Amino acid sequence: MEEEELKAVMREAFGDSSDSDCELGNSSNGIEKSQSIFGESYTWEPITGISGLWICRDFLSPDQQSSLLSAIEREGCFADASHNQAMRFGDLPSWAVEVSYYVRESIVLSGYVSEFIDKEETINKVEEACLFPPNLLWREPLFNQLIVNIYQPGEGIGAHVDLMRFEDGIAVVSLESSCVMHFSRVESEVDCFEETGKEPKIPVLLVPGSLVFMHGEARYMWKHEINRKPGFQKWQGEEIDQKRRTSVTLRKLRQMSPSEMEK
Ligand SMILES: O=C(O)CCC(=O)C(=O)O
Ligand SMILES: [Fe+2]
Repeated sequence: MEEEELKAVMREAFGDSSDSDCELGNSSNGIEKSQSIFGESYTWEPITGISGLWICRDFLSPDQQSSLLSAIEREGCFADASHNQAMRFGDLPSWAVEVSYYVRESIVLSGYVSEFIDKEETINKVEEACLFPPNLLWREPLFNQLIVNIYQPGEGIGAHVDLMRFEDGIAVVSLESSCVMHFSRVESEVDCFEETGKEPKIPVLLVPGSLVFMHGEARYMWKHEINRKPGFQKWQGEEIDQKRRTSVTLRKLRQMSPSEMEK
């Protein structure tokens, strides 16, 4: 698809870039809207060995990261240091709506969406890497649940698969400190009888401003964890210098039937 056509698709989906009243997009907050919608380029990379796991390391510029942190601080949920997690369901704050726009925009502009691929050689290339399913990307709303986690140095999150009450397609924005997130396959019964032992965990470096997107196998068949205890945060042989880390996780709640809700 040509760039002009893409822009038209984006305009149809998001409206004109000047229509939005999202706080993060105000120039007083350091982000020019004209720059944010069509001026950016994003680099999405698939993580080798984990189908459906993608990272965009240049998702937010340093200025955008500061604006996002300020918007989170303005929410006031973390004034008390004992609060390190804030959740929101349903209508997301305007800054989170804007982040959702960026997520969609960055994926659409990457060209890694099956609808937008017309050349055979590109199809082969992205099929190997597992492309973004368009049904996830164009659902409305893209996300309606938000968690902000604040981790002090040494704090992390244990290995888990996100709850089934959330749909497929989960995005995590990293801010402040870099960290290594490890992925390990969900153990199946077959694994218990395997003699080869456990597969090594796959490390992924999350730099500030990066965005991780997981769907399919990465979301359902792999656990993710962040262990920030001494010795576990090594990247290329060097221990990462830990600071406070903030992450923003965006998900969509699954519609549940009345019988499921009773469980
Ligand atoms: O903090 C992160 O980067 C990940 C958070 C997470 O996995 C979750 O909230 O389910
Ligand atoms: Fe998670």
